[in-house]
Amino acid sequence: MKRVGFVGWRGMVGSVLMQRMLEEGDFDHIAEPVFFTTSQAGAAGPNIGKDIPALKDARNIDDLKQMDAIISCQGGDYTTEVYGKLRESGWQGYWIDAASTLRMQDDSIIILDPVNRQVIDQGLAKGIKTYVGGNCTVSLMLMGLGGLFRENLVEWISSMTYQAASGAGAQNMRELISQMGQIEAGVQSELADPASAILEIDRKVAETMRGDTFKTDHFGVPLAGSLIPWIDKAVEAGQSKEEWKGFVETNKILGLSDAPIAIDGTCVRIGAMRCHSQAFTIKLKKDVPLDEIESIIASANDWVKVIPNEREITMRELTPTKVTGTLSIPVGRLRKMKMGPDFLNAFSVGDQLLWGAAEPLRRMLRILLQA
Ligand SMILES: NC(=O)C1=CN([C@@H]2O[C@H](COP(=O)(O)OP(=O)(O)OC[C@H]3O[C@@H](n4cnc5c(N)ncnc54)[C@H](OP(=O)(O)O)[C@@H]3O)[C@@H](O)[C@H]2O)C=CC1
Ligand SMILES: N[C@@H](CC(=O)OP(=O)(O)O)C(=O)O
Repeated sequence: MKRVGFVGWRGMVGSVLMQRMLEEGDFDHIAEPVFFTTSQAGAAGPNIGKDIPALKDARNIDDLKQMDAIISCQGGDYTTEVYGKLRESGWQGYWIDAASTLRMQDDSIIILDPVNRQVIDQGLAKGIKTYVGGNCTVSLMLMGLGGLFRENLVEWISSMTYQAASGAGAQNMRELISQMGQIEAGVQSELADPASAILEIDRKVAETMRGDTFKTDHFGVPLAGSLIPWIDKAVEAGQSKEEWKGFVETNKILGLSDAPIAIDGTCVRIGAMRCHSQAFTIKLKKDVPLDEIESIIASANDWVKVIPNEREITMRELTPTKVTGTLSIPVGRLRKMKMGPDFLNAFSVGDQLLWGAAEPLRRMLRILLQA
């Protein structure tokens, strides 16, 4: 592997990827990194500590064809526009993608190597050339609960999500902060007066949020001070597409599509910045003691961390505030439920731009570079 092309490197996911690649010294292993753009061809590329050519046109198939591998964080529209043409041109290189477009194709592998390295290795051995990062919620669930799947303990899972604004894009993150600011600005004088009536503050906040000038261009409705219990478009049987991905992608990642594990729940957007949280009801195949369950979960990978089911540590450690910008995957609230000893409650948090998007791509590239 000599030439690696980067598309979408200056977007939100791409920037996180670049940051992680620099931290891990990945560019030391790439002889010729080449940066592409859909809008700034000819401009200077990013500073990666070595000389690189000027930005190339990300729609130029002849230039893309020169790459041994291409890693794209540009988005699904770009993949739809370019991938087919590139393959039809006879290109045999590796395509690594953050977008969902190619995930469910038969000739692609969904990558999450701490969980499915075996599936990835089998794919490489079979000559598969397309490797796609999973949906953020799915990848974060599997990073947290991978041990239970590894031990074949899961009969089914209901997952209720609390998904951050970043999953909807950079503009949505900005809008969330603007909404928070508008809410505070509307009651500044009342907040400064300790004697003001809380119900009057509450009334004014609701008035601001329902008002015509409340900024909702990107979410369509208020998120700050509220939530949105629907993510992505509708699919069949009343599910949202985000909920549908939980079932199909998890089973594809685990190589279980022929005998799938049922996974379903409600996906909800909340006012966190870039960490998705999830509350799980897990039906185990058998009654396993809680201390064994904790060891199984904690042993699955280097990033998952069991948080004792106690109030103080849970409030400190099991939150988006604690986890944001890190690779840590805390799993807590572990307890048997009233429904019976084979019903497990769990809660997890993870950064959806790291393990949820950029990190599996970075690690796949590293696997290829080391092959
Ligand atoms: N956001 C998320 O949580 C997740 C996203 N993904 C996938 O990754 C794709 C990209 O998402 P995301 O990174 O959020 O997209 P962004 O909108 O942040 O970036 C996408 C592209 O927009 C162009 N762009 C235009 N203006 C700017 C600007 N001011 N700053 C930076 N880039 C700019 C860049 O392309 P150019 O240089 O060519 O102009 C950039 O590569 C998604 O479509 C999705 O498929 C996957 C998992 C999670
Ligand atoms: N849909 C996710 C983010 C995302 O980009 O997912 P996907 O990679 O499956 O399209 C969210 O809104 O939180």
